[in-house]
Amino acid sequence: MSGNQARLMAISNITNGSAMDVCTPKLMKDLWACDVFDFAKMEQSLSKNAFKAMKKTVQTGAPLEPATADVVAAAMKDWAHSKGAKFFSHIFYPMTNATAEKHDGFIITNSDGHAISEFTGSLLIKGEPDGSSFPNGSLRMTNAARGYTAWDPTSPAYIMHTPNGATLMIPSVFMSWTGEALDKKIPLLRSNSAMNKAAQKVLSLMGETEIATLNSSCGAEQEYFLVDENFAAARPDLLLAGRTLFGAAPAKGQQFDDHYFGAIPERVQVYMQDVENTLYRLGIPAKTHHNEVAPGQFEIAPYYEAANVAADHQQLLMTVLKITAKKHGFLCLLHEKPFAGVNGSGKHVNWSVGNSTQGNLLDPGCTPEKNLNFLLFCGAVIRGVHKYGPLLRAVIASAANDHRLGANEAPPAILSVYLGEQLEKVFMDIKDGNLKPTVNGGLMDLGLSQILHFERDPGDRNRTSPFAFTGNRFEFRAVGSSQSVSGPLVAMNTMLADSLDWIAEKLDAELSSGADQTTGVINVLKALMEEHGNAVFGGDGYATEWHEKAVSERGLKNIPTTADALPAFLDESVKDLFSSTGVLTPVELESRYEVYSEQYILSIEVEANLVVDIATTSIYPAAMSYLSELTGSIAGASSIGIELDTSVAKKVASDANAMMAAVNKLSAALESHDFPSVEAHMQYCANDIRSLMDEVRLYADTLETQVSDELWPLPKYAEMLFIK
Ligand SMILES: NC(=O)CC[C@H](N)C(=O)O
Repeated sequence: MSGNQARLMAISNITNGSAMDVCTPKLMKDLWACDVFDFAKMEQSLSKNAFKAMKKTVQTGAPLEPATADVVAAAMKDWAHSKGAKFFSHIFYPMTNATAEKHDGFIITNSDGHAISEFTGSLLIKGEPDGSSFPNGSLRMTNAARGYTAWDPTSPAYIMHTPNGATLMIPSVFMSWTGEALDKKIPLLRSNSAMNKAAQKVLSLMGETEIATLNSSCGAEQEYFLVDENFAAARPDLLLAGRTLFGAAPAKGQQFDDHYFGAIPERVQVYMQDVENTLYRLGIPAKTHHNEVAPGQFEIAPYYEAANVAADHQQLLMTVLKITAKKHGFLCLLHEKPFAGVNGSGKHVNWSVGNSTQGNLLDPGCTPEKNLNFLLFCGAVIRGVHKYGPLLRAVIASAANDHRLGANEAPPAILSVYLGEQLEKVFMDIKDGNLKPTVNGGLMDLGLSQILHFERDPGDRNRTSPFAFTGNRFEFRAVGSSQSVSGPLVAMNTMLADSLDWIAEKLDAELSSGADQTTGVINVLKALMEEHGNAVFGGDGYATEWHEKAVSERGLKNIPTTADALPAFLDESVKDLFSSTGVLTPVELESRYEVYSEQYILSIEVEANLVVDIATTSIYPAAMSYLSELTGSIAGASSIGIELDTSVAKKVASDANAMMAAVNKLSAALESHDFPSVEAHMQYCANDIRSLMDEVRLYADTLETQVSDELWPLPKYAEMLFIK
């Protein structure tokens, strides 16, 4: 089947299809966490002591006795068998944004050759995958392969079903034989405990006597696109790069603002409900779903959970979105910018910290100016964003996210913090040494008796900010849709730990020199705002004036590409931050830099090779077929004395030539391999390779608007975005 036939067949297949049936949903009480080995199931199957020990570990991070692990393993195995599982797997989170799993059977044979089932504490505690076959940033040589996975009891085990069986999945950490973190979970757990340690110091100085372990929480809004798989199969760029490398803008995109929150197409809603049924079984609290801004774009957002569990659940959610899409004949695109010219996809990470004794420490209450704990924690965040802005940019850096940041409703690549009117005033008043009572939002009165009045929020929302306060948490909006939330959470928890340590030191000095608590807190925050208040910005983050002012007057950094962003990992202040808090050793940090740089270079090179391939083998032949049709008609007509317009033929010929000239330049550019440093190689990809890819695309997209629709091989934007 030729390329254009595949495209036309795809349209016919889709228009003749209908939404898939999904089995009748069960009641929530039968569905919720039925595939999770949660506290309720542990309580039923463990001895009282073992259950108490497990609960303590989950809630406070206290170590677990090996004997308890044996008891838990046995109970887990029985439960997994009752769900039909014959296999188990440690699931871990290497430095790839994806998950990794190796499945082992519970089966062993006894001396009589009978199959029996075994699962001991030591099998639960430790697994052994090959450490050198995962990204490791030179921490492991090819011949030094040993790596370990180790059970994380704080994230519940669960069952994954396929039509043919079930597997017990055990969330785990992943480290090298030499003990270095090779994953995204170890630093997240460490960052939580660093934050807890520093927060305890501040809260004790604030006179709190009972302080439970503090934890960070996360609720991540996941945006995604759905494209019919018939189209996707005819787009090698979507299959291999996750985004369209070619595609002329359709006449209609998102300019009518009519897709956002619009009626959800039935086929998509059936898909969403199927996704949610699976998520509920897995104990993932999916809360919201809706159409997003771009046609073909949607969002799912879970309720917040403890950050470590939320991070594991976020990975699982991405997996479920993809697997379920296949079942429904879709390809789910998690790429940050699958289609040029319309909205990209983010994963806005809502983050807060708190505990069971002081509650949510980022909740200001009605009178934030009097809530001293809140002011200190919020101030600590402001300091963190200012001091470690480049690190926050680095942890969300990827080739894919570079296309999104600063374009179509996505936040800019300058890290500032939005507080909302009321809070910004409180912090500015503190800076000016003149703290006044605040006013709340007041009642919303539309003058319509049938519409009940309600309390308005004290501040507006600002979606142009990369880091926005949204009432009782911060929303890190710059995070990309395909990324693991762990990197951003680690950066936020660690910068908070550092700022809280700084606050504790200053506050201690204030109190020791005789200041009362309120004066002490205000003095510390005044100093903090004088040094770090420049990061606070409540205006339009998209405005060019802000981009200029942020750099020239505020001293903030505008970091447009990953090539510019990743070197922040090598910065001395970042190294100090991670080693002083115990989150990452300098060696671990450097290995991360190496891994992420390599991933950036590889993604650009893969895309560039695809550009060369698709332009040469699909687009150029289509242009030539059309040219030959045109020239044939022109010559034929001329032979009977009719002179046809030749402008289209000439334009197609010149664009096809120009495209191939750019393809040749790009191919030659890809031959360069000698670079003095990784940084130089990244800059080469960011500048030379990417601009040549853009040049090829420019001519290819113009050809799409000239060449006969019947001959065009690649499904077009309008088809992929609108036909469902
Ligand atoms: N309205 C919105 O929240 C759009 C967000 C946008 N899709 C992003 O990339 O972050």
